Amino acid sequence: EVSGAEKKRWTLNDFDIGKPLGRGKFGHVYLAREKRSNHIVALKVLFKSQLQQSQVEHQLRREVEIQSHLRHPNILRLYGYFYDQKRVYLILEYAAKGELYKELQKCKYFSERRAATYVASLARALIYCHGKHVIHRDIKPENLLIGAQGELKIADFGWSVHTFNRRRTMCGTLDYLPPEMVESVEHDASVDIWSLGVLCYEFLYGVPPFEAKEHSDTYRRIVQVDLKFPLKPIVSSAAKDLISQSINGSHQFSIEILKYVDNDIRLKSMTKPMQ
Ligand SMILES: COCCOc1ccc2cc1OCC(=O)N(C)CCCNCc1c[nH]c3ncnc(c13)N2
Repeated sequence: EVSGAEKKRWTLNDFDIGKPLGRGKFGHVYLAREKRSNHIVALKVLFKSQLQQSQVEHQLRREVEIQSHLRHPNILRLYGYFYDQKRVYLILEYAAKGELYKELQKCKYFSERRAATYVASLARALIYCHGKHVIHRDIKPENLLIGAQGELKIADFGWSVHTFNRRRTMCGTLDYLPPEMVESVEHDASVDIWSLGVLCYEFLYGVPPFEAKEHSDTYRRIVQVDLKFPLKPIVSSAAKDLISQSINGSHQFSIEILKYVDNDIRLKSMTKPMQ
């Protein structure tokens, strides 16, 4: 267990480096094993030159500060970090089943049960974060990973902030941002609630709700909250209500989700024995 080791100064020699797990904007992620404990971790390597070029060092420092203090089963653990001449290394929990968006691409869209399970996990993680005055602001499939038991893990808190020092910075893709973000006015934890509704829609339909060819069209659809439900695949009215409530800014959203999930699972269990 590497958790008690925050005080310890890690170096690259403490790890055996394994296969690459993928490439992000600022660096690669590798499978790695801490030699003394044999603990398997993910090691994210970021190049200082690229961080300086994009002036994101302060953002990374905030990310490390925030994520290292969060302890939740649906939030990827950040055990510690170290750096050398050229690179910064993040020591992270390993999510054995990889990136959720690859899973979504593979099966086009998720069943209601699977979508409900993921969205409920996200809601619990967000309730936990908001309880600590942390908003993520960048909840999208690329930032979601799947653990060995199929559980969802939020990674990449690059855009998270403590709500008392809100920033008017713009994030990555517009698809998941609510009106107040695309208009870059002050915002609060409800941005994550909006993104949760957008994600729930994408889990069930395989595309985000305001997708459009041009950025300007996506922008307009978000600001006008131009929410339409396709006829296919068939989605329950409970799920559509949940999505509309989240996107129309109901703060009851997380409680709605947990009710929806519980009665969805109860319904299913009444119709057929649990497999
Ligand atoms: C500033 O950075 C903050 C931390 O961001 C990340 C932490 C951990 C990550 C990915 C992170 O950011 C996104 C990113 O780099 N990619 C999209 C490329 C690699 C995809 N990972 C694939 C992967 C598979 N099993 C994993 N177990 C743990 N972490 C993983 C992965 N990736």
